[in-house]
Amino acid sequence: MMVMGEMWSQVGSVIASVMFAYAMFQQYFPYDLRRYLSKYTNKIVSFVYPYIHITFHEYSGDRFKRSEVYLAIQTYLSANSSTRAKRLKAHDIKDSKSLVLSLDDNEEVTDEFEGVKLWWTSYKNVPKNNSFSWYPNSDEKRYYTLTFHRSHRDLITSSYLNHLVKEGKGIAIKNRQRKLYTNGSNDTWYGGSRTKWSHVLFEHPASFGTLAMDPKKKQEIINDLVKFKKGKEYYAKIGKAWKRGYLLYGPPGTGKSTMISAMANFLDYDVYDLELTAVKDNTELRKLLIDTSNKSIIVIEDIDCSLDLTGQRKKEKEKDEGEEQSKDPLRKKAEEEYKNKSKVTLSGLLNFIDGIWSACGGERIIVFTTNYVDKLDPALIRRGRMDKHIELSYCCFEAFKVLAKNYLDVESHDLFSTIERLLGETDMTPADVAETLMPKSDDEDADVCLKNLAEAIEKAKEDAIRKKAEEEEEKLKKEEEAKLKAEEEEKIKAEKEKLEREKESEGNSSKEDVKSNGILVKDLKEKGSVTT
Ligand SMILES: Nc1ncnc2c1ncn2[C@@H]1O[C@H](COP(=O)(O)OP(=O)(O)OP(=O)(O)O)[C@@H](O)[C@H]1O
Ligand SMILES: [Mg+2]
Repeated sequence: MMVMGEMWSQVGSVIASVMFAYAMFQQYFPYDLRRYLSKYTNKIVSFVYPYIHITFHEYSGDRFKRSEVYLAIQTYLSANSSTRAKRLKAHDIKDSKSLVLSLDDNEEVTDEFEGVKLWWTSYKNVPKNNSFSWYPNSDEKRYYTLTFHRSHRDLITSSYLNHLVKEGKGIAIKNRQRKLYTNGSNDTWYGGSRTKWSHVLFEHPASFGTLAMDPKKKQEIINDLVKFKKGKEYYAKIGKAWKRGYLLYGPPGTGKSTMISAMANFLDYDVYDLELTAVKDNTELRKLLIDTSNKSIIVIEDIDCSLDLTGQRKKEKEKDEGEEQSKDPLRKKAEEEYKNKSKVTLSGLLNFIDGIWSACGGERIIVFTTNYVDKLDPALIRRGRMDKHIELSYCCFEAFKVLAKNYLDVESHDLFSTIERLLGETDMTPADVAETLMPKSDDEDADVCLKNLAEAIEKAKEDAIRKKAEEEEEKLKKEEEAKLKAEEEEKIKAEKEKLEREKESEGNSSKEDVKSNGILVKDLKEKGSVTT
C-alpha cells in the first residue's frame, strides 16, 4: 500500500513539473518560436502518427447558411451509427410516433466502408465568454471530424465521402417532414440571437380538392404549378432564376391563406411565413432569404399593411384615405408597429424578390397576399416579380358545390337551385358559406344546413340592400350638406365682393374729388388767384 502511495505521489509531481514547464514555455518563449517549434512537432508527429483528420463544420463562410454536407453527415450518422453510439441526442418526433436520434456532442462512432474502418466524432466548441450565463450560447460551433488511416486516403476522399453525402441526402428526402417556418424576433428572451427561422411541422390538411373556387381557374393554377415544378431545365435554358411569384388578392375570408397551404401540399414544399414587421432591415431580409431551403414557398401575408412598401402612390393618396384608415384600429396598429420597428424598404424587398441572392438554390415560390391590390406599388406586383395574379373572390355556385361536398357530402339537393340564384344576387365569402354549412350539432343534417345557408344568404342580401340604402341616404345627406355649405360659402363670398366693390367705389369717388379739387387749384393758380 505504501509503495502504491509513493508511486502516485511521484506521478503527481511529474505532472506538476510538466505543467510548470509548459506554462514557462507559453510565457517566456516568443510566439514565433513557439509556432516554429509546433510546425516541426507536427511534422514529427505526422511521421509517427499515420492517421488523417477531416473536419466538417456546420456553418461554412460567414455563418450564412448551414453546410449541406454537415447536414448529410448528421443524417447519415443518425441512421447508420446511432445503434452503436453510447450517447445520443433525441430530436424531432417523426410522424408523432418515433424519435429521431443523433450523436451527442463529443461522442465517437465507427463506420466501415469496403472493409476500411473509420471514426467519426461530433464536437461542439463554445467560445470563451467572460460573462457568466445560464443560457445556451448562440455562438456555439459544431463540427464532425472524420479520422482514417492515411493508406486509405484516396478511397475515403473520392468514394466514401461521395457515398456518404448521397446516402445522407437520400435518407433526408425519405424522412422529410414538411415544415412551416416563421421569423420571430431575432432576440431571444435571454438576450442572445439565434437562427432567424424557427419551425413547426407543417400539417395543414388543405388541398386543391377541398379548395372552393371556379374549377377552370383552379385547373389553370394547378397546371401552372406543375409546369413550374418540372421546369428546372427550362428556367436554366432561358436564363431565369427558378422561382415564381404569385399574388393572391381578394376580400377577407375568400381562401388566400387556404390556397397557400393547398399549394404547399400539392408541391410537397416547405412554407416560410415571412413576418416583414419583425425584420430589422434589408440586410436581415437577405439573410433570411439565403437561409431558406429549396422546394419552398415564401409567403408574405397582407403585404399592404407594410406601409413603406406602397411607395410614392401611398403618399399621394394618404390625404384622401387617412380618414378611412384611421377607422380600422387593427390596421393602424400594424402600420404603427411596422413604422417603429422595421426599416425594410421597397427596394430592399424588390431585391429580395429578384436580386441575385434569390437565385441561390432555386425552386422557390414567393406568394404575396393582400386585401387591397390597388394600394400596392405597381413595381412590386409587375409581371416578372409577381408572375401570376390570382383573384379570390366571393363564393360562386361552383365554389359552393365544392363546399357542400366537403362539409355535408352532398352533390345535389332541391335547395341547390335556390342557393345558386341567391349567390348570384349577393356577395358572400366562402368562409361564411363554409361556416354556415358546418353542422353545429348531431341533429343538424344536410337539409337543415342547406336551409340555414339559404336563409343566411337571404339575410345577407337584405342586409346588403339595407346597407346600400343607408349608404345612399348617407351619401345624399352628405351631398346635401356639401351643397348647402357651398351655397353658404358662395353667399359669403358674394357679400364680401359686394362690400369690397362698395369700398372701392367710395375710394374712387374721394379720389375723384381730390382730382377735381386739384384741377380747381391748378385753374386758380393759372388765373393768379392762389399763391404758393
Ligand atoms: N375558397 C375556399 N375554399 C375552402 N375553404 C375556404 C375558402 N375560403 C375560405 N375558406 C374557409 O374560411 C376560412 C378562412 O379562409 P382564409 O384564411 O383562407 O381566408 P383569407 O382569404 O386568407 O382571409 P384574410 O384576407 O382575412 O387573410 C378557412 O379556414 C377555410 O375553412
Ligand atoms: Mg389569410
